[in-house]
Amino acid sequence: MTLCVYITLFVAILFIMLYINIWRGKKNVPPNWPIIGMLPSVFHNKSNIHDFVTSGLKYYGGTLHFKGPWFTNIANFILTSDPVNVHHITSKNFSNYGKGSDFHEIFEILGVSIINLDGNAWKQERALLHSLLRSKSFETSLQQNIHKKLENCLLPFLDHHASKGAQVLDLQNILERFTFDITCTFLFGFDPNCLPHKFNDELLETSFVKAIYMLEDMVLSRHYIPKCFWKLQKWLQIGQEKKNKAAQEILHQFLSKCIAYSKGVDESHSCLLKQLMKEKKFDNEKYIRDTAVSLLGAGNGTISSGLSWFFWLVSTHPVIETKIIQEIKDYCLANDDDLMTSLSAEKLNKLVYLHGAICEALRLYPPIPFEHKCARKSDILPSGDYVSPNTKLIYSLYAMGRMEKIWGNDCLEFKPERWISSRGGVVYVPSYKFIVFNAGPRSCLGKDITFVQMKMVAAALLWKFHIEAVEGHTIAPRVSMILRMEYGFKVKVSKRSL
Ligand code: HEM
Repeated sequence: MTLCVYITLFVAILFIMLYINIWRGKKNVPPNWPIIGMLPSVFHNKSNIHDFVTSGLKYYGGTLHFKGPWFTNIANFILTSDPVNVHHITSKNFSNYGKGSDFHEIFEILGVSIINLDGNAWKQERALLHSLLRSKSFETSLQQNIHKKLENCLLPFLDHHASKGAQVLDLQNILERFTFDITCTFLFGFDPNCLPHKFNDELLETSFVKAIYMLEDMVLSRHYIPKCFWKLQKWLQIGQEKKNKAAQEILHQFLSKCIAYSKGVDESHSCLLKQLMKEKKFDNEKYIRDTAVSLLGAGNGTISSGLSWFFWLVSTHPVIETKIIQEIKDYCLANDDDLMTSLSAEKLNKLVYLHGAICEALRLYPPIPFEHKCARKSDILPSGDYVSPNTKLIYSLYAMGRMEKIWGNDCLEFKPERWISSRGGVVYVPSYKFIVFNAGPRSCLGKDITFVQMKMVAAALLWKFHIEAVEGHTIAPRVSMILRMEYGFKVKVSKRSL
């Protein structure tokens, strides 16, 4: 009799849980199952994970306690999009939130480079990279390289295709090649010519670029696959982890060649890695290679992703496109007709509307869609949530760009005007709200050079060409560490008549 009661009770509880979970599932709230926690809904919504997380965070008022499979490293973590929490984690209680040991394992490809460091080692590395990346000479030589690559490769390449009529191009792929060449040039003093000077209609496949995508996918999947599982795969060299090893080898082979080249670069063309070796007064192969991976990751995929979303948004908002062109005409072409000679830093600073449009693209499609931290000691977040020692915290940059509480009811609209003050200047938004470049002491060191690069490419391309998104082509974010477009960005390019 008692056994019968227990069984009935157990079945009743199961049904109630099933009912609650189905009801929560309908509301886009992750159901929490016994033993496996919320993991099934992550797999079920994998293809639109960022939107799924955004609706879950909205439902819970900005902070959500994620329950993963019991007894794994992802059994419990906190997800947040609340800017007050983010301000606390990134700045006010910065010393309590490091990267943590899981981060180092997940991002093992970054080795001993800045993104993987904590404490004093990070502080020293940051000071050194800060002095190099923010120096005037670096900025000037970067601008010269972008200028050269635009004039010699990107513009002629698009011109060639535009003159052939309605050819379909993958603009995302072209921009990735462009930013990859630029980043290699400033890192190694070497242009791998992924977007070549002399081109046929077909662009050559580049195995090292493919390897980078694979490694980015790996980093994301290690966030939601329990560590014991992917470690076993790695040890047995099977499945995804086997492919990752092959990708890592391809990337390292490419980098070894680049590093060898950069060592031979003469003083007058000094590149960032050579300067770094000089400052460090050592030639540690692993440190140099890991730093190269970090800076290549930081400076390449992020900018091409930002530019791809920017061009897609502009191509689908013709009024905004017209306003950008008008602004270029008003502020960059006062005395001569050649835009390229006018793209100086001072002139670019005057393009406030373009700046707003770029900020909007980055807000809606942040190239790095989430950040991962780990608490050292217990703490209470401003939202009132308790954080126990070693708890992982993830703040979603993607969700933060789409919160009504931060951006207002029109938060999903692409609206450059949002960034322009009544006096015509750029509106200041604190970095813990406009979180794209992270906030606090660990904010991005490449923010300024990103805006310079994005503005130069955006102005040069929009001035010369009309970019039309191919009708019917699906645009969707790729589930990876960098928010690229899953199916590329298919466009038709025609010469603009002004
Ligand atoms: C659209 C372009 C970019 C975006 C959205 C972006 C975003 C970010 C974010 C979110 C972080 C924090 C990462 C973390 O702590 O885990 C970061 C850090 C960093 N970024 Fe960027 N970044 C961009 C471009 C660049 C460029 C062009 C460079 C220079 C080559 C660069 C260099 C760095 C470095 C060195 C750090 C590490 C800072 C530290 O840990 O103290 N970034 N970036």
